[in-house]
Amino acid sequence: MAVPTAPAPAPAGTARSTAPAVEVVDLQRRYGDFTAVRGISFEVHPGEVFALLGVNGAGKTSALEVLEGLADPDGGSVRVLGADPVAERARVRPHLGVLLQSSGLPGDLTVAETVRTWGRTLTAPRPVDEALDQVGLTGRADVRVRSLSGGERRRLDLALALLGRPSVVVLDEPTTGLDPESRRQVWRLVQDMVAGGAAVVLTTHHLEEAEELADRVAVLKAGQIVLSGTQAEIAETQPATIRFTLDEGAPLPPQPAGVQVVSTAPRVEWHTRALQPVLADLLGWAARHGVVLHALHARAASLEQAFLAVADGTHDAA
Ligand SMILES: Nc1ncnc2c1ncn2[C@@H]1O[C@H](COP(=O)(O)OP(=O)(O)OP(=O)(O)O)[C@@H](O)[C@H]1O
Repeated sequence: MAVPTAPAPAPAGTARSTAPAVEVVDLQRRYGDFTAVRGISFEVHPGEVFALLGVNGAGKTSALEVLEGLADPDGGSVRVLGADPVAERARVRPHLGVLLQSSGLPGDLTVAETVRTWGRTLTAPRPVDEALDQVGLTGRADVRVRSLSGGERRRLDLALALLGRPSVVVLDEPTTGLDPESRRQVWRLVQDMVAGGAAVVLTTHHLEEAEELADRVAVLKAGQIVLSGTQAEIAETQPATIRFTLDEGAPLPPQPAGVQVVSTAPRVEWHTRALQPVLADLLGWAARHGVVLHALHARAASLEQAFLAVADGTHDAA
């Protein structure tokens, strides 16, 4: 099971051997009497993507706002590059790239003017051409922001977030509203940033996005981290699936111990926490009895399965 509230020890020779770029300890966030974030802790290291997942209202944005320096914590602490993002904003801000869930850019400016204006607030901005090329907006440089499509506007938001070549990047649902090609373009951008040593904190409702990008994942529920770890660790919290279809009249394989039978012949589905030995026994049995297992499918649990189990409250019992 992977439900750590403290980070796992650093494997030698990986990004973990460096100081954390983001350090969140027992963070709490309250709105009046309501506690939206209830004591969460995590670290993100340079060269790493950390995905904070959770259903609507789980507390992701409330937590990120503290990292972004937009709100003080009501308990616990947050350090970005070793500094307090609110009290030491001037120190943190030049190195921080932030993509908010929604932005309010003036509609009258063109895309290029918007980037140029934003760049004036930064010490070492990328050239406008490079920034637009990075997000595929070169051909839209002279278009007014109000005329952009939703996806184009999102890509402009991203260009602004990355304009100062930040070493810590906070992305709140970066690809919402993007088409599949633009989404992949953003993924490549994130991967390039991380290869260059940036630390990325990401929220997303697209689990395939987290699967593609995240080195480590935490799943928030009602303001608490209920599951965290690498994708492999998270997948291991759920049983693997074996599926196959039998010919009519074929013998049914013996049911191995610990297997949960989800459906029986002709289309058999088993869930198991011992995928390899159960599969090996099944294949051995089929060979000995000359039985063909049609459409044989065997796979470890996905991040989505684990996420859904958390969402419906069954992950502890699984
Ligand atoms: N300004 C606020 N005042 C009162 N309650 C708030 C405020 N902002 C957020 N909340 C509440 O705090 C909880 C967490 O909200 P938050 O926006 O952090 O969740 P989220 O995980 O980011 O959700 P989503 O996936 O929908 O963006 C929700 O119940 C929300 O209604």
